[in-house]
Amino acid sequence: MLPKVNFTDTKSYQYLSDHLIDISEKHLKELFAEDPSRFEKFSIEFNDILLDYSKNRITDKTMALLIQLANECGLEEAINAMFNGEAINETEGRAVLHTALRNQSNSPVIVDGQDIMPDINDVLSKMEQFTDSVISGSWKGYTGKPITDVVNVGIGGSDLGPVMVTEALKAYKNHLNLHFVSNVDGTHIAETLKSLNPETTLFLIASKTFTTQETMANAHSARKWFLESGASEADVAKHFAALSTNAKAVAEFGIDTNNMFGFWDWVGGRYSLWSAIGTSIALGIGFQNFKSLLSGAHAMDTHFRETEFEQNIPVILALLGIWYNNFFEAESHAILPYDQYMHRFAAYFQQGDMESNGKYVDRNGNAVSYETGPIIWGEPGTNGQHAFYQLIHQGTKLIPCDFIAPAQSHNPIGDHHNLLLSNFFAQTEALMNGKTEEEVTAELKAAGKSDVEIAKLAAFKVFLGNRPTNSFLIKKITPETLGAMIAMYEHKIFVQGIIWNVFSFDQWGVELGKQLANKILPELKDNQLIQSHDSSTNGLINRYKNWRS
Ligand SMILES: O=P(O)(O)OC[C@H]1O[C@H](O)[C@@H](O)[C@@H](O)[C@@H]1O
Repeated sequence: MLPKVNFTDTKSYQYLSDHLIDISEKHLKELFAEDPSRFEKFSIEFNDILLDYSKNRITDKTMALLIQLANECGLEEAINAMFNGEAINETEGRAVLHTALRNQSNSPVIVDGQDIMPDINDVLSKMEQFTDSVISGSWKGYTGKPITDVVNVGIGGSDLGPVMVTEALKAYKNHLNLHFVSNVDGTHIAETLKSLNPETTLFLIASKTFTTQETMANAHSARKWFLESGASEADVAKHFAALSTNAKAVAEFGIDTNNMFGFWDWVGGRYSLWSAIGTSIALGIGFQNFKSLLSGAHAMDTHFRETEFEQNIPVILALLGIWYNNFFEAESHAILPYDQYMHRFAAYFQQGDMESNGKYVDRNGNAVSYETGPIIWGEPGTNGQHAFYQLIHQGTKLIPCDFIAPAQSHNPIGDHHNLLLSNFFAQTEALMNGKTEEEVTAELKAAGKSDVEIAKLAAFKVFLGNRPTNSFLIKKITPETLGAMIAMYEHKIFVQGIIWNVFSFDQWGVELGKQLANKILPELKDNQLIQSHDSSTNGLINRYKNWRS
């Protein structure tokens, strides 16, 4: 069982509220001037990842109070409860053990009195055999040709993780072409199938429940396309595999359960890339690289589990997020990778974070009186700089940002990487320091502007600065470092959920829309006038019926 503390009732919350007044009066520039050791003090190096969190609106006192907050909320107890397999997903009565999937130490993890490691290892070795045979070409399609294209059909957690990782690790990719179909919009599958040859295409139907409407619709369309190409039912086994917890539904769909890679209800969808859902990753970059991804995540798990909070990266990130979310009233958090390969990283953690902590009911079943999960968003630098950074620099909203960049590029072309990294360093410096009116005036003067022009322009060119950022400098984006970064954000989300006293591992909020869509679907079958909803919904449905044919 998790602790159920209302964090606004703690002593540290009160102290932090008082302390906020002192910090609000200080500019980050002043904090740096007052303490020359800020970088040494507020940075942590872990396995080729350097986190610099010194450009945050914090002092030693802030960090001490935030850590006190974590202690008062029972964080240590909660971490142990998760790793020990307690049913901390209380509303679904399940343990939360994605950490066991990457438990490279192989030490026993007990659920309901049973060690789950042997089952995990069995699936991993089945995945290894399968992916090796597809990659080597010994797995043949129904006309005897090796597989050239793999289509992962899945949505949400059964799509976003594999997409993000295979993009982030594209430098490690083999000859197999990977495709991802998620949207129920027929365009997605239609456009994907256009370039494919059924004789050399393998479909992975990825769905934890194997009931998700979008995935089932796409899977049926894929099978129809396959059979219409001249293949027979018996050939399906060579071209369709399932990644799921639901063997019965897999068999009903017509996929040979020998071609099923299983996982368990204690793996949440948005935490499932480490499970059989990662089969497309293992196919695209090879099983050994997939294992390295697991190892990197496992190293971060060990760090999270064993390191004192003062040096614990996920804990520190979570507490900083709470500082801005609940004390500075920041509404969102930007993730900004300076790495083109990581272009889906923010989108991935939109689900990871917003589906986990987008909750207004606390673990006691009461509506909260404080803010919970932030809006997560972001795009890679430097593209974002030319799109939305204006608002981060000069808008009215406080947006804490995570900047992420590799020191070594996989594509060291000319001067590109220095150009990229100069922007990475410059942005956090600019966000912190800003530019004063005096600096602006001096600059305009030097550019030969008249006093009248300067008076007219100066205000628009002032940057207040004092905008907080974290910087992650990663030696290189490898399967290990990427695995560690993903696990790091997962644990950050966990810590925040503990402090906000919400259940981070259920997702009831996605149900209502699904239910209503199922109710509306039969109403779309014919052209009868619909009057069963409100006037807006009726009006829209009726106009659709009128226009569609
Ligand atoms: O893998 P499945 O079962 O198809 O679910 C896909 C997605 O469905 C819902 O949107 C949520 O439950 C997500 O967490 C999940 O990832």
